[in-house]
Amino acid sequence: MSSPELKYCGIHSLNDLKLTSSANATYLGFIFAPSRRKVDPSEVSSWLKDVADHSKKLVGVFVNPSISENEEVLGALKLDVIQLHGEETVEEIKSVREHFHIPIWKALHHTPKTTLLMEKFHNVVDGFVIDSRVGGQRGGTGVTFDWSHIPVYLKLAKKYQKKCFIAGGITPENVQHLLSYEVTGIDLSSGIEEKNSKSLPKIQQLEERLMNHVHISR
Ligand SMILES: O=C(O)c1ccccc1NCC(=O)[C@H](O)[C@H](O)COP(=O)(O)O
Repeated sequence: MSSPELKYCGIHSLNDLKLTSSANATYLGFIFAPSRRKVDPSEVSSWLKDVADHSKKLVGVFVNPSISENEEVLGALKLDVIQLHGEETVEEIKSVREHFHIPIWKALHHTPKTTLLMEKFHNVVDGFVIDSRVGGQRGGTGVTFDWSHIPVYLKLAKKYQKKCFIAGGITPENVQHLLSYEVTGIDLSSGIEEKNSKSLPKIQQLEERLMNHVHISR
């Protein structure tokens, strides 16, 4: 089994960026939507100048953005991926694709309709993030969904040759259980935080568990 791709999301300070830049995630996510983790693109751009390692891929997380909102962020920051975490339509996603020509991931909340939505969006996106929704909170909830549905999501993503990240409430404590589903991507935010900031001990604990799992299963 190969190691899943890793995304650390909700980076919202220079210190968060320093900790996650020197860790093992491929992707770092920034929230440009209402959230306690919301960041300003020009501030992120200035933090990036302060970190030694610029090799991470940057993901911008948006909720129902207008093209001008996307433009404002992409004008200040070179993003590698746009993650759409709201109720964007197929037409809106197509329009974002046509404007920006970078990969688009659609976040879908785990509900009885998620697989139908994967069918609906697969032609216009490059990947899916399957996440939990708690009340009005669209992401960063720290709450897991029922993981017994993961195999169905992975199968569908594989059929359409799309990336598939599992998100929502993943922690160093439960990641080994998650790995038993042979997930292809892991996206987490709250699980590597302490007092609302990214935590080095939690990142280290998570990555040790990921490494041990890959080692054991060879
Ligand atoms: O993280 C947020 O605050 C957020 C707010 C609005 C939309 C999306 C948001 N996060 C998106 C992510 O990709 C998170 O990593 C994902 O929801 C998992 O979060 P967590 O349950 O805290 O690990």
